[in-house]
Amino acid sequence: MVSFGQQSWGTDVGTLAEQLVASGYGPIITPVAETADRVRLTGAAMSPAQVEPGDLFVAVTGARAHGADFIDQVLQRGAAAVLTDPAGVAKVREAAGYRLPVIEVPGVREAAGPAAAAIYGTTATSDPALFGVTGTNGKTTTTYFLRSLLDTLLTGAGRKTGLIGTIEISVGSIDTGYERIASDMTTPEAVALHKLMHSFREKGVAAAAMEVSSHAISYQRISGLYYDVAGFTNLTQDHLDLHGTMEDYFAAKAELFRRARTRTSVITVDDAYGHQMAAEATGHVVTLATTGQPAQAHWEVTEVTAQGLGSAFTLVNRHTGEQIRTSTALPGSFNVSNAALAAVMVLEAAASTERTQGFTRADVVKALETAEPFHIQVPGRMQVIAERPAAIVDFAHNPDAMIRALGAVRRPGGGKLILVIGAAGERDVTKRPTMGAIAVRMADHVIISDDDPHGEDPAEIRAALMAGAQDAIATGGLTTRLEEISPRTEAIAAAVDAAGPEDTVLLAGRGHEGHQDVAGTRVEIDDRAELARALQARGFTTLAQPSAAGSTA
Ligand SMILES: CC(=O)N[C@H]1[C@@H](OP(=O)(O)OP(=O)(O)OC[C@H]2O[C@@H](n3ccc(=O)[nH]c3=O)[C@H](O)[C@@H]2O)O[C@H](CO)[C@@H](O)[C@@H]1O[C@H](C)C(=O)N[C@@H](C)C(=O)N[C@H](CCC(=O)O)C(=O)O
Ligand SMILES: Nc1ncnc2c1ncn2[C@@H]1O[C@H](COP(=O)(O)OP(=O)(O)OP(=O)(O)O)[C@@H](O)[C@H]1O
Repeated sequence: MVSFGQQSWGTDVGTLAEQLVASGYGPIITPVAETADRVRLTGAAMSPAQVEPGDLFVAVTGARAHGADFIDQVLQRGAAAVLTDPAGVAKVREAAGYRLPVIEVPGVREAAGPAAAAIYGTTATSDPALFGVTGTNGKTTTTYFLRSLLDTLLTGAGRKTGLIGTIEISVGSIDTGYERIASDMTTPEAVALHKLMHSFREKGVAAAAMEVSSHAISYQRISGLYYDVAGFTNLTQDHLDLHGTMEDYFAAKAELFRRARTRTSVITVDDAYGHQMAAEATGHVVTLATTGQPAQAHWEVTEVTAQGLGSAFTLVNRHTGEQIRTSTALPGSFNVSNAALAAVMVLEAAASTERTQGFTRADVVKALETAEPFHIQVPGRMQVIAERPAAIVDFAHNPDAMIRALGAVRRPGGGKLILVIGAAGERDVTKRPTMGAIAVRMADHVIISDDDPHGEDPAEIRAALMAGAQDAIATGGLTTRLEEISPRTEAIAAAVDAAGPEDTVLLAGRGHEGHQDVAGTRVEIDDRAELARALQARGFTTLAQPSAAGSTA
């Protein structure tokens, strides 16, 4: 991470170019008149459609286009200067001559974050304090838990919290409520993130929880940001379409846990990748074990007991002997892991001597023990729609999450477990047969249907899941009932038709999403609403749902 020191909002082209040279992002060329150096930059944008007057337009090249292809639009919108690579410089000069200053760098994505940080005034100590979470599963849930705990601690002080992730970007407090915008990425582009940090500062946000996807790390979206605390949940198969191998996927995640990027790393060491991550992380590293097995970790979860649909548990600090009893209302042992990670991240932040967080460690312990910060709904994550039958919507869309989610909803001595599952198109294809096999091994009745097919033929995606399922039935001698039903609304109706009051219906994979992308066409469907409708149509009682964000896709 490069820190340019504390500074106010905005800079000029010359100062920015010098800062980029000093930080090793050169060579930098601004081949226009000397006055170009004094051109004022008051913002930045990577998306041409989001350029505002006075902005630095950051033109990256990608699989679909080069940002500089859109220079006419960018000029019309009032861009003051461009940061781009040699190919971009040629395009800008061809279309716009020397009408605006151009800063040339070899790697635009690398320089984009630090450039935006300089313009918007993001430094290692500027507000908000940042809590980043990465891992294959649990990012969204853990960031909601973090936000809830931070809110409990900060609201009395009149400060706000921020949240950035798959479901929403939001700002607010328990007292004032939340201002929300739908999110179209788990982790936005670097330039958008620095703009967001600036807007958070202006709104009085003291701390923010954000999801950090492996795509974001690979595409340099977090460059120029500095995390007070970063947390690691787990690493299991997903996203091999981008990363190729698990080793590359691991290496991408590991970039977050470097001294230059993160002050304190809290690593869940429940699996081998967690141990490897803790061994490779630099800076202050804190480990957390949540399986209940002795693990030589700094913090360990013990005494997990059922509490309603969720769990109570004790966090033990193996060095000091300190014990903190807290709980989560969300079902599944994995939500104990998510809650424990959020708790330890905030406990460690409060212990930091480098930034005063506005709360003490004693405040955090009190909040954990008395304020129930993890008794919140997370949209589409183990969201209970009805109790008889148990009807649950979850976002599990990879092998490990499916195993965890199916394990969590299986009630000992309960009725049958009916599952609706699909897989997204144009994403990791290798996980499809595995997901089909897990489905028939763990549920009693499996309905294979559609997720977001994107540009792929949905029938082919279903066929890959069916092949894995049929193979597992044949080789395992299983008696699982297997059906293929499309569209998804019919699959949901069939699942509810097959359910009695003692049974469980789990809709997996789509969680909070509000529409399917079918070859570019938007098909409105929200699993939670669809499931409630199907249950009510058959005379079952559904639970009142909290009004929350989370109908996006
Ligand atoms: C694989 C990936 O992450 N690709 C991202 C990357 O694409 P890219 O480098 O190929 O760039 P590009 O799309 O050719 O665009 C280049 C430039 O032209 C501009 N452009 C491009 C096309 C156009 O029609 N109009 C336009 O203005 C773009 O704004 C950009 O400035 O940069 C683009 C511009 O920001 C992103 O839109 C694009 O995200 C794609 C759409 C995407 O779907 N990303 C997903 C996979 C992703 O990042 N997901 C993770 C979460 C994953 C998970 O955990 O499930 C996330 O953090 O959201
Ligand atoms: N700690 C965990 N370990 C394993 N599975 C989990 C964990 N937490 C949640 N899950 C499962 O993974 C699903 C996705 O959870 P969540 O949205 O919190 O994770 P995420 O990392 O944000 O996922 P994505 O990157 O796909 O948006 C949940 O619906 C649940 O089935």
